[in-house]
Amino acid sequence: MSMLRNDCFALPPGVNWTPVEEALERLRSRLHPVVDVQRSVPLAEINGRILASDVYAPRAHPPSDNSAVDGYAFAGPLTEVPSILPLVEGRSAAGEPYKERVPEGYAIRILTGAVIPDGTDTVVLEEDSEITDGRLHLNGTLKAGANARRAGEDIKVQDKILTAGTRLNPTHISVLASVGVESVDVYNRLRVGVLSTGDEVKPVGAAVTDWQIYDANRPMLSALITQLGYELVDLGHVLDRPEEVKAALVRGAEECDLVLTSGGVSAGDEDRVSEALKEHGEISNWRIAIKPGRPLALAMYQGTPVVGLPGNPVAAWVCALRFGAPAMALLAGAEWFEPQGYLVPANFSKNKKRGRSEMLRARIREGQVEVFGSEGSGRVTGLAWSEGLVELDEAAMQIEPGTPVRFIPYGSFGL
Ligand SMILES: Nc1nc2c(c(=O)[nH]1)N[C@H]1C(S)=C(S)[C@@H](COP(=O)(O)OP(=O)(O)OC[C@H]3O[C@@H](n4cnc5c(N)ncnc54)[C@H](O)[C@@H]3O)O[C@H]1N2
Ligand code: MOO
Repeated sequence: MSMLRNDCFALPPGVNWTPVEEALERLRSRLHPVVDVQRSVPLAEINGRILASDVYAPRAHPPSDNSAVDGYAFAGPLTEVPSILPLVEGRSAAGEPYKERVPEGYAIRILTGAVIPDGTDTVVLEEDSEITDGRLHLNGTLKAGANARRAGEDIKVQDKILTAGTRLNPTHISVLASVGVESVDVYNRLRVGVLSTGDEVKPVGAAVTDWQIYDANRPMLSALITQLGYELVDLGHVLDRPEEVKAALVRGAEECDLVLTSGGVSAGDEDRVSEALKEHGEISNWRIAIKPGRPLALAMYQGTPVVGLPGNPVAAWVCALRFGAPAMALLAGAEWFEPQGYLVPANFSKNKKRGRSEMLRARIREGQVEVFGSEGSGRVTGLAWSEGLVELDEAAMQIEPGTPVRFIPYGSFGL
């Protein structure tokens, strides 16, 4: 495990308006894995974890030539039609191979998954053949090797089957199990702290008056962290008081690999998060050319990176996905990722100005992208309605129904 530099988020002098691509590139070049490796973790415990070492196959897959179908095996090719082959006694079944050699010109009963017996290499489907008087009648030609799966055709011994940095899912676990790998090295889970700030904010369940709002961000971000496979450290909610914000950040720096805060990062009088970060850490207030989510604070606080997300829930969500998710992946030992998007025709019109990227809450219906009716950054209903985001780049754009736009499903962010 190695430390991040204290000034790793500093902007070059004079820079105050950062394009999205540049902000992402800066995160990418300045972050690296900060978690330790856990050796030999059994398959039952690795789903969602990040692989720390490349894995090589100790065995081939499949381990021997075997049949892909139920039918009859013989030495191919079969060029003469019709043809008749006598059958040997016995059969080759999965788990019960035929041990002897099949004589030239003979066929043998074989079942799916069974080892192809010596003396044969080709299998005819049961449905394409007929048995009369104990002999196999064939009416079609077959290439040598038809319906047979070759030993090692999928994986050869010592092939690299998985690369360090892969976030393991059930499909990877199937590959490991297929070649008999019992355990692998994974990174410890990244510990991510989530902190809400704001005098108007109250945790769900608390008594509220008209001027107070429930804390929507902390439960949302907490769920995001666990769904991404990280360990959640709930840092609670604090008022806009310097000593409260400081105490929470100190705890965050002690217990977490990264802290996500929400609120208190714009330019207002009560923006205590920026203030606390400035006083006791190295902060860089990034004004990113993105809507929503313009104010984003990135700081190193007593050696721990802090991402100060904007308070508006939509902006907090968009920034947590667009900047937070790849940054967390990198810190956690995974590869940096650029969320994959798809060009899909729009079913809406929009006149977008030049100079800022926009991320709209979106979903696909009947092959077209629709966007939520309001772009308001406090409209949480639009978050729940959406299934992904449309990303419009900084260039100006006139979007009409049918214009291809880039739709990024939430799955592309690792959800
Ligand atoms: N003069 C400027 N004012 C603002 C700017 C700016 O650049 N200059 N940026 C605007 C943008 S864009 C956003 S986004 C917000 C971000 O401000 P903060 O991060 O300081 O957030 P707050 O002011 O604390 O809160 C904004 C908004 O979100 C609500 N909020 C906060 N926390 C939560 C929570 N946990 N759950 C639900 N809602 C929350 C809060 O009540 C406010 O309504 O600044 C703009 N202003
Ligand atoms: O980040 Mo603000 O939510 O762009 O409006």
